Amino acid sequence: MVTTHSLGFPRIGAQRELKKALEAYWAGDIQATELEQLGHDLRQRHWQIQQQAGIDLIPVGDFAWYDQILEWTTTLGVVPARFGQSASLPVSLDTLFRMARGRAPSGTPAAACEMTKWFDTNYHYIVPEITPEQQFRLARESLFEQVKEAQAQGLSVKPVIPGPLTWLWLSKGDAYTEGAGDVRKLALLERLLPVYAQVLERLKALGVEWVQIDEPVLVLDMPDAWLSALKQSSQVLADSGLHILLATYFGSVQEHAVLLGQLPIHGVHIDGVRAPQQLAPVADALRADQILSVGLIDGRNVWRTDLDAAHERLQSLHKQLGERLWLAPSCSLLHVPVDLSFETELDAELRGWLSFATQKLDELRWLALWLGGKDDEQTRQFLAQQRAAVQGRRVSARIHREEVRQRLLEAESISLDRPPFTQRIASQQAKLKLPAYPTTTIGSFPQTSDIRKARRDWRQGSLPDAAYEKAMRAEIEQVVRFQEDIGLDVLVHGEAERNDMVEYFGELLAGYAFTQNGWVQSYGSRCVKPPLIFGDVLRPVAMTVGWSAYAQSLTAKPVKGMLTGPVTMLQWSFVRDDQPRETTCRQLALALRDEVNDLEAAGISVIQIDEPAIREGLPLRRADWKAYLDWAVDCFRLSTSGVRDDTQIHTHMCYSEFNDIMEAIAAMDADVITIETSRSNMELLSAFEDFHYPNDIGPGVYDIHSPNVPDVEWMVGLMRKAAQRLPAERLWVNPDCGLKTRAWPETQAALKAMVEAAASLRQAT
Ligand SMILES: CN1c2c(nc(N)[nH]c2=O)NC[C@@H]1CNc1ccc(C(=O)N[C@@H](CCC(=O)N[C@@H](CCC(=O)N[C@@H](CCC(=O)O)C(=O)O)C(=O)O)C(=O)O)cc1
Ligand SMILES: N[C@@H](CCS)C(=O)O
Ligand SMILES: [Zn+2]
Repeated sequence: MVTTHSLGFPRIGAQRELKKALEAYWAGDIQATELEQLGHDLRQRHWQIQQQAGIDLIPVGDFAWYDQILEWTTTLGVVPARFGQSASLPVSLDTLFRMARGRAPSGTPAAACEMTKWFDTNYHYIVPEITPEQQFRLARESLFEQVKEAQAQGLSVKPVIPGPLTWLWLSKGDAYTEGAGDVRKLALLERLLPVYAQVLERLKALGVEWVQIDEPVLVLDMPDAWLSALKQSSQVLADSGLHILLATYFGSVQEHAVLLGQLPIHGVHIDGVRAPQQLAPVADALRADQILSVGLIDGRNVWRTDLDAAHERLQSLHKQLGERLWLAPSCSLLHVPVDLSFETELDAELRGWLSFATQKLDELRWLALWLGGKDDEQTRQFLAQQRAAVQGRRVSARIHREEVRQRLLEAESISLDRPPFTQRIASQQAKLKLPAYPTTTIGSFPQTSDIRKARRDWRQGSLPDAAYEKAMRAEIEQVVRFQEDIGLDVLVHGEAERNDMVEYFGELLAGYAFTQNGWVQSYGSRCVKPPLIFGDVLRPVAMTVGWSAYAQSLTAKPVKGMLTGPVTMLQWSFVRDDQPRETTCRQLALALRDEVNDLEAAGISVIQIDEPAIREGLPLRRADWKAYLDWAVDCFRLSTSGVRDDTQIHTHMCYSEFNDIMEAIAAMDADVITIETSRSNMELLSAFEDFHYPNDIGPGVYDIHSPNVPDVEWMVGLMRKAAQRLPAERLWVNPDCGLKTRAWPETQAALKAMVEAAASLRQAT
């Protein structure tokens, strides 16, 4: 027999039940008890799905009201002083929500904690804030309550906890100026580890046997001091007497194989999809009393697993390890949709190529049974079906397009260079005549329920095309008039017609498919439905020209055309795994290049190509950065290099630390970059300053994730800070990101205040 387990299951619900309940609670429409009940029901349902799939050890602790790191941060009692948390009381759900969003139904609003990307995924976690004096205490009981809940359902539970090194690595504090790996953070371990010990003791008392300690930081470039700390923390964890499974994912831990075999832990999980080369060396290095859990079912993508290939890879390991070999998905299933059975509109062929969280657990079970020697009719039937689907995809005529291949070849001779920035900005300024500190927004305006309802009715066929178009045009007109009224300089059309900045384009491009219900949590209650790139990408029709040209026809001010860049399209889609990501990205870049050129021809003189995911796509190991950045930058330039000098190219980035990729950002050579900086108090600008970034920059002056309206003086102060770091004549004034998640009242107030801030800055110069 081969033991199976899962590292985590999506918590949002197949129909986004958690999202809906959270938003209803925040809006005051339901009480906390109703929300708690929904959470309870969802957990039960998800455990049941896993149990029915035959998974041996069911994860508990992967549920989170907002984010799993925030759950753990509050469990450790780490609450920044501004939230007024008493050192002796438990941390309440509303305090957790205030940390995440700045406000909750009860408690005083305060600045939300920073949010950033979870490794190289499109999931965002809430950054723990720590100080050198940080105290830790067990401040929430939810993990233990959930273990009891699961046990009451008769399940074999395996609690899942962020490891001490990962939690510390991801945390931030003013004192830790050296970034994530700042070794001074390790001094906190002495106070942190006793709380881990306390948690494990409580779990042991509940009869738990195995605990999964997530240490994905081990796949990063880990300094030695942190590896020594791993020895220290493993000892404390093992002293609990529980079986510790150290879980790693998203990369390789091969270089730590010997160390892993020396630690007093009882097992290691490794990602066999991202880093199959590590299987043998890690297996060889483990002791005879350690298990090896291998993830060969991809937790980051939606294609059906080639079980023949997986089985072949595992056979020798199984011979070597016997029952010490466990199987699991490669990482938590948080990053894939819940259940393919809701996809009733996908054509049968395409649907047959896919596997969502629920189906992945089935794959896991059959793989384990097959490996364990089961050879009955049912197993054979499942494997035959699986084989046919995988093979069918491989040979399908829908994947390759000769015209795309040809175009890629021709694209090799396209120049990626534009004339120098100084020359371009002069011609742009002559045309646009913008004031100092020009104001703009990042693109989207509030996606009201009226807009979403209109789109739903249109999709369901109850709203005709013409009526939908009319409704969207009315929305665009309102957005344009509002921006003119308050005196913004470069306007946008507001992106009302977009369900999402990636999915919208995916729906219009050939080679893409999209789901009805393939929701994946992005942060908190916010979800995305990543489209699927299954074949060569081609742009059959213009995607945005009609909307942008209409907006421009309403005003004499410049309206920015708004596109999602090739790297972000790639990063936020489920991508084909039968060709290099780079090739798919070049196909996307060519489609976008056509759109950029068409926008220019339609009279749009400012075009923004958003690349918020360029940093997220950075490989986790430094050694792999250059190759990625080279093609990522090339793709951006391929999209943009076809325009005239006086057409101004903007780009936008958010949720990222930029220090690491300044050279690449500069090489993208956008005329203007707007970036998220306000939550970090302009800290992120230091990278641009140190690099002497030459082109225009709009550092975001207010956080769009919070409904709190920013103060004029505060924004002026932020811009003054920016002007100390960068030449004032290069600066723009804009929010951190798009406004789609905001409501109109706060949007109006915030943008008016922002325009006022710009006016005050201009007066002072
Ligand atoms: C900028 N960000 C994005 C990321 N990834 C993306 N793929 N897209 C992004 O924009 N990653 C980084 C950040 C993360 N930020 C966000 C911000 C906001 C959202 C978000 O608001 N998501 C929406 C879903 C968006 C969507 O697809 N909307 C559809 C369907 C809407 C819907 O639920 N319709 C209802 C009817 C509604 C009604 O009647 O009121 C229905 O069909 O039942 C649409 O607009 O058509 C969310 O709600 O979570 C995500 C990431
Ligand atoms: N243009 C997009 C960028 C989000 S990162 C928006 O405004 O929503
Ligand atoms: Zn953004």
